[in-house]
Amino acid sequence: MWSVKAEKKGIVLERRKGVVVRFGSRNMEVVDAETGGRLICTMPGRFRLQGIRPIVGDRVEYALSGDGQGRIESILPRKTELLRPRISNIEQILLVLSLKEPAVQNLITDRFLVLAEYAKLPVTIVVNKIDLINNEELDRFSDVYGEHYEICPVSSKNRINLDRLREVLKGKISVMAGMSGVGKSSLLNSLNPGLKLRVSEISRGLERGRHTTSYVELLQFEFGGLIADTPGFANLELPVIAPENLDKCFPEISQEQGMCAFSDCVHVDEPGCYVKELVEAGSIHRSRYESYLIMYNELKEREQEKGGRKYG
Ligand SMILES: Nc1nc2c(ncn2[C@@H]2O[C@H](COP(=O)(O)OP(=O)(O)OP(=O)(O)O)[C@@H](O)[C@H]2O)c(=O)[nH]1
Ligand SMILES: [Zn+2]
Repeated sequence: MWSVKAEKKGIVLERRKGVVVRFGSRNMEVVDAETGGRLICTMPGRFRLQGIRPIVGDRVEYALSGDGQGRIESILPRKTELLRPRISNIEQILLVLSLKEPAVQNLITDRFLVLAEYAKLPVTIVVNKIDLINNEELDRFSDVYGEHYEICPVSSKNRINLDRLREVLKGKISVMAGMSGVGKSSLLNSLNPGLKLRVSEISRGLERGRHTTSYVELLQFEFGGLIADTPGFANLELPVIAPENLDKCFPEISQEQGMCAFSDCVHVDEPGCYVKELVEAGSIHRSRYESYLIMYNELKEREQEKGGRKYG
């Protein structure tokens, strides 16, 4: 068959598709879209000339040669692009939090959610450490967030509900977000023991780009699916949102669009504000509205600092 000759010459055997999962200084590692196998790929010289720079998460077409290596031929259009970490084609955010040790802070949760909404990424809220809480505590949390976000209660320690979380992750490219200490690393390890270890063993031959400051890689779950090894939104600073557009990042407010007396109502102190009525009636949760006001004021102040220059 082809093997001896082709292996020697690196003859192209097949054109295939895959996802870039990490970079070395001169090459990159790609997971094949069909088989899930990993291989090292090089980049054609013309990419540099053409200013084409692949990033982690890119879906690529590559040519597989007889020596088991690949050569990237093209990068498929990016569906999404996250800046920190720099990663493309993320399909969802897992917002990991705990209700105890540490106790969740509503404002921080709401900031994460605004960042995810702004990035137009679906969110699953993973409530970890449910071994530490009772049903009522979980219900109280679900009452605030359950209508607009999928909630997946788990215990990484006691291995509760991990299969459901695996279903959420399966076949997708995900990134985790969440405060320090909520159990993100523990969770990755419970979902797929040895995840990080195995990955670095497999690709020891791949030289790390030593001078890259923000190094990110996608870890591959055995059950299928990729996840960034670096939490997303580590920096909770709000993006450049025009204050009057903040309501679009709160699903319970944006779904009432057009219901307020003034069409440009920002739901702060206008008369006839339907959103405020819903807050009074208890159908929009007060803590969510309070977070909205805090972030609104923050954005407003920032806008004024910029000399009233409008953006967004
Ligand atoms: N009781 C309980 N403790 C847990 C659970 N999951 C994780 N922990 C503990 O919570 C602490 C923090 O866990 P980590 O996995 O390091 O949290 P992290 O989110 O990765 O933290 P950073 O690396 O700082 O971002 C550790 O002491 C874990 O043992 C759980 O389900 N139940
Ligand atoms: Zn209003």
